[in-house]
Amino acid sequence: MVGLGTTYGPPTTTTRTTAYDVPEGVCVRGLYHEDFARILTKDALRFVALLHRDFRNHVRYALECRRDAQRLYDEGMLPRFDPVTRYIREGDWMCAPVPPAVVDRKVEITGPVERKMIINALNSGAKVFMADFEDALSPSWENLMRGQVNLRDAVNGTISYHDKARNRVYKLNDQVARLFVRPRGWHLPESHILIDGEPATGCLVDFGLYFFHNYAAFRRNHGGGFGPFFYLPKMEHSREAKIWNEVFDRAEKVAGIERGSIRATVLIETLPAVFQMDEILYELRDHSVGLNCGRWDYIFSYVKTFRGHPDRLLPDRVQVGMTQHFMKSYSHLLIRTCHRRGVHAMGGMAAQIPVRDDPEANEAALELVRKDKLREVKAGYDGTWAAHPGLIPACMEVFVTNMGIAPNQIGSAKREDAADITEEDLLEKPRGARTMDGLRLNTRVGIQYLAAWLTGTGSVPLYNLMEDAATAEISRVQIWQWLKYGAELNGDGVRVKVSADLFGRVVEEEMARIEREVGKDKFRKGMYKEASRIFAKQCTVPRLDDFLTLDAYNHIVIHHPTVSSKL
Ligand SMILES: CC(=O)SCCNC(=O)CCNC(=O)[C@H](O)C(C)(C)COP(=O)(O)OP(=O)(O)OC[C@H]1O[C@@H](n2cnc3c(N)ncnc32)[C@H](O)[C@@H]1OP(=O)(O)O
Ligand SMILES: O=CC(=O)O
Ligand SMILES: [Mg+2]
Repeated sequence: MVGLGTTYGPPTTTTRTTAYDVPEGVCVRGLYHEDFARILTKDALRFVALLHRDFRNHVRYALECRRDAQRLYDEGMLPRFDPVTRYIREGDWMCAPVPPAVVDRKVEITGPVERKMIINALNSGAKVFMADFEDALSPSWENLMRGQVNLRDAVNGTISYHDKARNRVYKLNDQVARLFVRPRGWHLPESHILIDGEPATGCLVDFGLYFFHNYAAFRRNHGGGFGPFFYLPKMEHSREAKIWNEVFDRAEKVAGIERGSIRATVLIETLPAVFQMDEILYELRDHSVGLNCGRWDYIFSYVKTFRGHPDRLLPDRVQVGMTQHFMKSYSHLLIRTCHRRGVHAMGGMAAQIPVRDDPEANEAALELVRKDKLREVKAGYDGTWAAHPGLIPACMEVFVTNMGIAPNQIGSAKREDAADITEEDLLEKPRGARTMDGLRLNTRVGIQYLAAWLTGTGSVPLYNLMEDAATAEISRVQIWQWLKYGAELNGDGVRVKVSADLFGRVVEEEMARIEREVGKDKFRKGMYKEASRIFAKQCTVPRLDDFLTLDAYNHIVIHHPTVSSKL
């Protein structure tokens, strides 16, 4: 058996270019720390470089295809099912059987790869914990590397945390949730690691380092011989799933483990991907454990895909829920697609979180979460997401009450009725009103989220809701869309067109409100002014930026001086 700790491929000559011991052609420009050096070993970096070199052209091509497709949508074309792959949609194939370790996924908690949160999440009573390098994490070098250290310790069962302020030590319980890891999307570079002079592909760094250090212990201690397990975000087409499948094949081969050991759940969270669900499962059929309904990015993607369609303006963000026809259709078709192929259909995240010090508001939030989960379990989902440990008992109760002792509904909720869902259903225009309050809330939330992200926090509580990169994206693109097309705000009795002048005034007033709310001291020390500049620019550019985090990433890259490598 070839172990990952051994050298593979052609022999290389070492060039010591940084304090990290790197293989040929690799340069690490992130801060040196001895803990990080135990992750960024020469063999681990060689594995990441192998993946990057093998797949960089595939990734480039896939991203170019995204741009080509967007050009067509900008010209008026609508996303649709691909006639060429009809044979896949109509074929009788199945995904590989679900590994026993993850047949029951009734409630999954998610959270950034922060040390204390990892322990809390694993101990939370949820069936699964999705450790997030994506929507919930600001991808600073330190967050990413500490995240890798934390996950290695979690998989080894040695993770602990001492909260000095409370003098409390956190350790793992005997029973813990199954660990899934969500790497970044294909579009994000990792600028602190250069491979042959170019930034490494962010998700291959996340995947590669985690897989390299953990595959053996994970399979032994957690996966019952399978694993590691992943969540894959923000894909737009099955060709992107094909790349992941090949990455998994490559990793399994290098590690000398059976094909199909690695398993992944794909988030269907872009509008183009809803027309590719069968195709995505088909590409990953030997590595799949289902699809997840990533509702927040999906709403963001609806706006982005239709950025050239003034007839498809969104109402206020709070009105775009799962009961809108296009959301309901997507959600039901996802269940049918997964169950037809023998895998889990996973529900999404309700935005409510527990409200401290206000029992009435807390009960109201819990009730909204229960309602959302009830809708999901009755629709046929096999499990759902929770953003906070305090929500798990309520979510679990709804799923257990409605599913009984069955671990999932794969065989019992076929949803054949959803076979009739059409392209028109999936694209139906959202209904609702646009209001000045909606514009103000988007502005306030977008700026505060970005201020947190720039200072290293990727998920925050704002106005008693969870905000992360996906929800903040909705705020950004909605303002952009309303400004671009001079949308009329008329839902609160005031008829006013959104213009640059109006938005400028709103930004000023909402900044003053943020300062009042957070206090002068926090406001001065935080990055609210930078965030407001970046956010306002992104909302007013003539051509919509693809991702909020792509532009903002440049503000958190910190290169450390090194002797440049001989490439
Ligand atoms: C659209 C999507 O992609 S959704 C998936 C990505 N988003 C996420 O994963 C969000 C995850 N959730 C969170 O980050 C947090 O719950 C927030 C930011 C929403 C709220 O955070 P806070 O207000 O700080 O939480 P709060 O103060 O109530 O936390 C109480 C305790 O619960 C813990 N906790 C809160 N959320 C989580 C979580 N998701 N996982 C593990 N522990 C958690 C805290 O660590 C804290 O522990 P302690 O009492 O031992 O100190
Ligand atoms: O990642 C989940 C989403 O809703 O976006
Ligand atoms: Mg998402």
